[in-house]
Amino acid sequence: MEYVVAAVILLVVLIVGAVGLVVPRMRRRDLPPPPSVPTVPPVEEEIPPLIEQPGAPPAPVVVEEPVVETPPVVEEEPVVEKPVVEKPEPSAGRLVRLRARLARSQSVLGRGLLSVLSRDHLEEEDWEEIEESLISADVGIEATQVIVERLRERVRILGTRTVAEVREQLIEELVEALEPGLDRSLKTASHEGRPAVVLVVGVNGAGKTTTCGKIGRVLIGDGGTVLFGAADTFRAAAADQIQTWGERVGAETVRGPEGGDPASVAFDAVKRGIDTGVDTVLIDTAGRLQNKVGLMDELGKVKRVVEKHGPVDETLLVLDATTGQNGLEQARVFTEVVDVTGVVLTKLDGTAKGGIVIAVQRKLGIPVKLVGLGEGPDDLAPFEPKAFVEALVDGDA
Ligand SMILES: Nc1nc2c(ncn2[C@@H]2O[C@H](COP(=O)(O)OP(=O)(O)OP(=O)(O)O)[C@@H](O)[C@H]2O)c(=O)[nH]1
Repeated sequence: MEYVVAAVILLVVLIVGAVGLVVPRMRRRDLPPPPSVPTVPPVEEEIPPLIEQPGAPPAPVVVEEPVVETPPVVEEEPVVEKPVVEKPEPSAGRLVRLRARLARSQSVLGRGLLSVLSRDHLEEEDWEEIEESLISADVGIEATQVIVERLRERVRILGTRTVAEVREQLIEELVEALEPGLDRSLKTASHEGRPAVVLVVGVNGAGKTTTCGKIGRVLIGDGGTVLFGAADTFRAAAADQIQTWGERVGAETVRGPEGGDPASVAFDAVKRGIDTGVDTVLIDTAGRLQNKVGLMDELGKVKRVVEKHGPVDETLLVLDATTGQNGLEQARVFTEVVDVTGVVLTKLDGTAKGGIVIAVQRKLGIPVKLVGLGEGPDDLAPFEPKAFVEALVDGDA
């Protein structure tokens, strides 16, 4: 019996041992193959030949990776705002461009006169009507009589007239009354090492300071350089005003303390103009003067002091066209005090009395050199008699 038990145990041990050997082998056969480790083929570097051989296989295309450049860090500069300097338009042809501004005078002097003159028969009352039109347009009695007399003579001699002929005759007579031969050029060119000096005078409110600024723009627009002298020290705002005009066109302004000596400002302005080499020094003076003696004292002193640097080249009298014949009386005082070389007639856009140009020249014996036709910075035009009269007679045609 003991032998039987021993034999059974031995048999069991043998069976377990045999099973232990066979099962792992079978399991190994069921498993998926282990992942293969990729093998990197050796890289054969192809170096393209520098010079391609004819018939040789094409060199492999080498695609270059784009080089991404990182932008350099730029440090931002603080933005300093520079004032915008304007370049005014040249003055040539301005009167023609601004002709529509004469609309109020056009209806009286242009359309009014032409309609009477082109009637079939001109009777005495027609001529009276023509006279009235001219006088109400501020041409002045004397000039009106001359113009009417000459027109009557022409009509008498020529007899029949067409509207075109009448228009032509009217234009010729009005131009003649404006003395087209007068020298209207502005003396603003510099001399050897010294700028031209222009004094701007006139009663306050005539548009003196504004005109001074506008003249500066005319000169700069025509290619010159300018310096302003703010010698109207009575009104602080006048100096600010002229300085603003200057800043807009990049021109310097010399100014003094409020209520200071105008002559000293004028002197300093010319000196500064000599030092900086500008072409023209424009001096705005005060008009707020109570009587002729005061005016004479002040303007006389300004002129004397400025002339220590050299003679004044141009003295422009600014007149408000809307003040008509009254303005003319005030203007006369200035002509007695200083040697006025030219008239600037302002605000012609605001009056129906464009004929004042004729009266001013006749009464003062001084040429109108510039006319103001609006409040805009470039609404100042060199005066041309023919273009002016044509604008009046033909309107905005
Ligand atoms: N419509 C019109 N207005 C003008 C013209 N010229 C000047 N003015 C206006 O007239 C006003 C007076 O001008 P200013 O230049 O201040 O006069 P001013 O003579 O210098 O006066 P004071 O400095 O007080 O002596 C302003 O409002 C101008 O804009 C012009 O041709 N036409």
